[in-house]
Amino acid sequence: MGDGGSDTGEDPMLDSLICVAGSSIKRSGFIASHSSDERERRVIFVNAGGEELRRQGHSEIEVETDRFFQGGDVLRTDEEVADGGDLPSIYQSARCGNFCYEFRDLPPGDYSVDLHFAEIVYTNGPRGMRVFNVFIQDEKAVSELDVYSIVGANRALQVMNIPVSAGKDGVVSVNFQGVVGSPTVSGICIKQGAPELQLVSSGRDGKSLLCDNCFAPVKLTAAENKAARMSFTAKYEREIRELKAQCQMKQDECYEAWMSLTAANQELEKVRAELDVKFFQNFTLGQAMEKETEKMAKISSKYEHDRRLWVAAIDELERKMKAIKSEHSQLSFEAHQCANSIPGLNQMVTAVQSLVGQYDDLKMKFNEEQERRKKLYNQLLESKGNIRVFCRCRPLNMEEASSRPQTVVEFTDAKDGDVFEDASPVATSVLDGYNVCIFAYGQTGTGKTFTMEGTEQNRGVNYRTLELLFKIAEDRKKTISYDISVSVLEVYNEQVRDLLASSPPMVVRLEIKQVSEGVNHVPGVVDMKVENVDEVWNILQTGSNARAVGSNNVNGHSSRSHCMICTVVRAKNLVTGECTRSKLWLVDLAGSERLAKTDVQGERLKEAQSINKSLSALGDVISALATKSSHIPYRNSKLTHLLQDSLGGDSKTLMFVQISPSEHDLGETVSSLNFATRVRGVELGPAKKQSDTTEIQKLKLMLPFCLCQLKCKDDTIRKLEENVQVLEGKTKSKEQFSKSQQDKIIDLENQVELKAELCGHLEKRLSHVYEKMQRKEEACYSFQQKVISFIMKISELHNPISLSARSFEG
Ligand SMILES: Nc1ncnc2c1ncn2[C@@H]1O[C@H](COP(=O)(O)OP(=O)(O)OP(=O)(O)O)[C@@H](O)[C@H]1O
Repeated sequence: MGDGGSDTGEDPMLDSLICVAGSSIKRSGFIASHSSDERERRVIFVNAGGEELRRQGHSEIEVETDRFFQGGDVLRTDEEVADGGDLPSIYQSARCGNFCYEFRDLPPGDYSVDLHFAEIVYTNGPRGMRVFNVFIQDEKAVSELDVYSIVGANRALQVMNIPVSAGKDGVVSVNFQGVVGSPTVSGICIKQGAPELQLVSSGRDGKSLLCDNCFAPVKLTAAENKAARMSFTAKYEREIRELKAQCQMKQDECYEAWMSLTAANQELEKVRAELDVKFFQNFTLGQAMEKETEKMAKISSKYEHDRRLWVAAIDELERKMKAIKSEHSQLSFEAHQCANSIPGLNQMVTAVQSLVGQYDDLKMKFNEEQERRKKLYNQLLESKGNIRVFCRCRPLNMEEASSRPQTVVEFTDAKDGDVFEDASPVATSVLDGYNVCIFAYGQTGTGKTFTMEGTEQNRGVNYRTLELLFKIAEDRKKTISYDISVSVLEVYNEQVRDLLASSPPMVVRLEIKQVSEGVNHVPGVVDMKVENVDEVWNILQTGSNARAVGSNNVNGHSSRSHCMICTVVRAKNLVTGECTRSKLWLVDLAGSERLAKTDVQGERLKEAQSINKSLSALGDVISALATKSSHIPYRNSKLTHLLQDSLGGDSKTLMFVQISPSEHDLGETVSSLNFATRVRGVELGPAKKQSDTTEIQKLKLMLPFCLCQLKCKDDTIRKLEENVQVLEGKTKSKEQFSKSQQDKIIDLENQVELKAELCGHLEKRLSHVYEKMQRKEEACYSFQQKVISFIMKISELHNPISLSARSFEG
């Protein structure tokens, strides 16, 4: 919508007289049409800012009071408004400021809106420019309307036939938006039906031109029209050139802006990279600081801990020193007191010392006497022979007795006394440190097991011997301490088995190893320490139950192995400190019998052969001992090998030769007695005490170590004193170190602060750069928009269809 302009110049008139299609401008007041059509079309006419108006003679014009508005102020004047038309008084009031109109309950359909404006400037209106937009149903209908510039002060203006449609809600809204200042409205007229759109028509006579929309007369000659058109074209060409130049300029500006944006981006990248580096440095610094802090904390805590320890140690030492000093002074005081209070103290001390001497003397004599007793006892045994042989004859068994056989054995000095009575002195020699071997030999079924094991009611040599050992050990416990341990072995088919092993004896096969000259040992054998005779009985029972037994036609429960109980006695003389380690072997040999007599085969034959072989080896050893042979064949059987250190040489041996009284067994009895005779003929040398040198050896070995330890302790004490001094020095140096570390941490903290500050600066700088960039981008964008709008404008101007939609006024 343009202004009316003046009639004097061509260009201003031609430039401005362009009406928007569908609406028109009328620079005068309201002239009522007398056609009934116009009356029918009108729906509402509002006197904006004023009262209801009726005019005589124009009853069809009913101008309602101002009641459809929202917001705004009222302007009013009594001055006459020029070109007021039929209703000049509607131009004497106006609504101005920020306001809108809303018409309701209209039947749905097309309408056209007329807006009446009057510039009441001279009288009452606000001064200054007022340019505003008009929106109908929220769509811009009139753009930047400046009423004053079109009609001047105190004159009326109509904007007519603005098309609008009312929907089902029957609402038509009219809004005003001030561009400069605020709008003023004097009246609003709503008419039914869409406005008739008419294109501009030019007069055929070339004298006049009428705008069908705004009805403004345009009077131009053909030449003027042509000149106007040419001028108009020239003007637009000029404008296009200017626009092109502007476009070029904007492009240059855009390019420059783009270049500067790129530079800014590069700078930004640099700053970012720098910031990253700073961040990384900061992070590394932070980590280093954390580490240093951790280290420092550790050092501090260690230092604190050490310091506390040393303070406590020094306190403790001081306390002890004080206590020792006070004890020392107390003792000195007491000593002086004692010395003063007892005049005969020295005599008493001398007497006590002499008593102690006497006691030591007596103790020595007692030991000597004990030794002498042992020697005499031993000599007594030796006088009886270190190999002693006892013959025992069993009674006739029931079978023999029933068949009435003759008893072929007569005993001249026979006595039914206890067998153990004579055997016991030999057995108990083991407690004095002598190796002893007691074995039962004889034909099968002659009572070897009966002699050695016995029964629960009639205990055998094994149990009784050990019972006696514990009794004697108990009697001697004030002077000698004993450790007694028992192992039970059997030699079966020339294999050594452990009868106390938890696994079956068949599984574990033992070997005999030589420990030293003539002393053997069975590695891996169970060696059970026993404290009392009950434990002994349990062990003996366990061994007996595990023993290999079989049946032959002589003995229904014949022992098919040699059962060997080895009792090791470790003694320590508590007075002299002398230690001994001695062995007592209690052996129940397997029965000797002639193979033809026993009539055995297969496994039993093999057993019998093994038994005979080992008994024969025992015989050979006995013979070699009897003839004082230089070589004693102990190793010919497992039995003799095991008994090596307790059979012959410096040991004591006792043999029970078991015989049968039966005539049937005469041959065997003679054979057994011959063997016994051979054994009886063996002369053994004097028995030798078995010293246990293990402890001495150990002590000897330990002596240099102890001396060394003593020396070390002296050195340690000296070193500790030195250490105290060194530690004090260290403590000082640690304090200094800790101080330097603290300084370092403060330095680091300062550095971190500086870095943080630097980071802050950099961030600020970065945000500035961002802002700058944004501004440049916005400028660039607005340049682009402008360029685009220019180009659009140019292209619209060149478009003939678009041109045909324009109208000229003037
Ligand atoms: N002095 C004795 N008084 C009573 N009975 C005895 C005596 N000696 C042995 N007997 C009995 O003789 C039988 C055989 O004895 P034992 O089993 O001890 O003989 P052994 O020599 O060990 O036989 P083997 O060599 O076959 O093992 C047993 O029943 C046992 O009770």
